[in-house]
Amino acid sequence: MLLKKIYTLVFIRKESQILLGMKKRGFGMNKWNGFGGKVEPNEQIIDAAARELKEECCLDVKTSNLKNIGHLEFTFEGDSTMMDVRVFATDIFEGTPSETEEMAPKWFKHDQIPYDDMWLDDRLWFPYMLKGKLFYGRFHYQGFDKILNYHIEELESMESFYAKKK
Ligand SMILES: CNc1ncnc2c1ncn2[C@@H]1O[C@H](COP(=O)(O)OP(=O)(O)OP(=O)(O)O)[C@@H](O)[C@H]1O
Repeated sequence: MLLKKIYTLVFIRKESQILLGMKKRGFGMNKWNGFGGKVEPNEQIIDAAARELKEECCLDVKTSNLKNIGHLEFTFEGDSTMMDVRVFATDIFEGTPSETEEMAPKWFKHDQIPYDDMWLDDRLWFPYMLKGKLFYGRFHYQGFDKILNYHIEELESMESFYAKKK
């Protein structure tokens, strides 16, 4: 039986740029990624998304401006936990990205995404996000540097995806 743990992942967009953060500690250390983390007990997923964004790069977003654009599932060989990641994006935010103890933020142009210093799965699903498509992806890893198998698909709507999932 897989134990599911819910995570958030938030991308801030500005014109043709996207904000990524260099993770300074913990899971995914030394990789660029969006901002996010675990959803706390009794916390709404969307509230966790806004909280983690604020904690990790000091930006404020209204939850009503966060759009759910994708769903990712990660499993790791020999580990019975599935990471269930809700991906959000917005171009409406307040503040200036600032470095925190967890993340160092930086804007990237769409054709300069630093895939070599990111999770291997990112280069497979970022193109959907950058084109403004909704997506579902699942990835089974061996260790952290090898994907044994994966599946990605474009979605029509997140609502119908979650309705079918139930
Ligand atoms: C395996 N391939 C992956 N590809 C892309 N993104 C991935 C990922 N695996 C995890 N992620 C994201 O990485 C963050 C980890 O969060 P993580 O630091 O563990 O959470 P949180 O801040 O709550 O932790 P602590 O407070 O340090 O315990 C979180 O956004 C999650 O969605």
